Amino acid sequence: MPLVEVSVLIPAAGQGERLGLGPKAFLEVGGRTLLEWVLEAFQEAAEVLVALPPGFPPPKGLRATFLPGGATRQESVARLLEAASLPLVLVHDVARPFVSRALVDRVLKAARATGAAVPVLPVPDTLVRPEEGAYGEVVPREALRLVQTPQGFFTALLREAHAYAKKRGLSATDDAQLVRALGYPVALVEGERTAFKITYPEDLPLAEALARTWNAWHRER
Ligand SMILES: Nc1ccn([C@@H]2O[C@H](COP(=O)(O)OP(=O)(O)OP(=O)(O)O)[C@@H](O)[C@H]2O)c(=O)n1
Ligand SMILES: C[C@](O)(CO)[C@H](O)COP(=O)(O)O
Repeated sequence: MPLVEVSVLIPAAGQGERLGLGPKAFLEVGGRTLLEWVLEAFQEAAEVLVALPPGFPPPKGLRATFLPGGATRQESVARLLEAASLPLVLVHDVARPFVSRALVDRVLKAARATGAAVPVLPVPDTLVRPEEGAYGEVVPREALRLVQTPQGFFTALLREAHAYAKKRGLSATDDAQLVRALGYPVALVEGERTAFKITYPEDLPLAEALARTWNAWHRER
């Protein structure tokens, strides 16, 4: 599906504290920064806007518009949204470098049809609520999903959701929460395990291994 009329918003202003290697936008995996991986995935988009950690100069030679991010992901996305000029937005974490075209197409198709769509995955492990540090109540995992990016929205709807959240002092870890808080339904599409978020040091060897085979594997699908 062509990425026409779509502004791709990349919140990339995080400090990467859990990883401990500086801002993840500039972290190299498979010889390329995470920002380069993500920009390649969205290279056909008409407009790409990236929020960088304040004080970091825009990297040279990359096709995107760079803006200073905010103190939280939500603030960084709000700044990008202000600058978006097209009727649909895809919001994608720079920390998720392996985003396939099939995943982007699924999200975009559902977002075009409904106004708001996000990719989710079933939970593969048993889930438990610890009780004083010991094994506690098991939470039924069948009813739960892991939420990924890219998340797709009508631009006007996501702007309204961010304005609503700001007015009420709501904070959220993703954009779909804000749209739902506004009272608008968010469609779910199938996510991809490979679109995992690089968060902890032990995610790096997995990312390096995937980087080695990504292009070939991706083409075969
Ligand atoms: N002020 C912030 C914080 C986060 N992000 C972005 O939001 C995404 C998801 O955040 P996360 O994986 O938590 O990245 P960090 O905030 O960098 O990680 P940490 O929480 O460990 O510091 C990342 O692409 C990150 O760059 C952002 O644009 N602005
Ligand atoms: C947006 C997100 O990746 C969806 O799973 C996630 O909420 C980001 O959370 P983080 O704590 O900012 O990494």
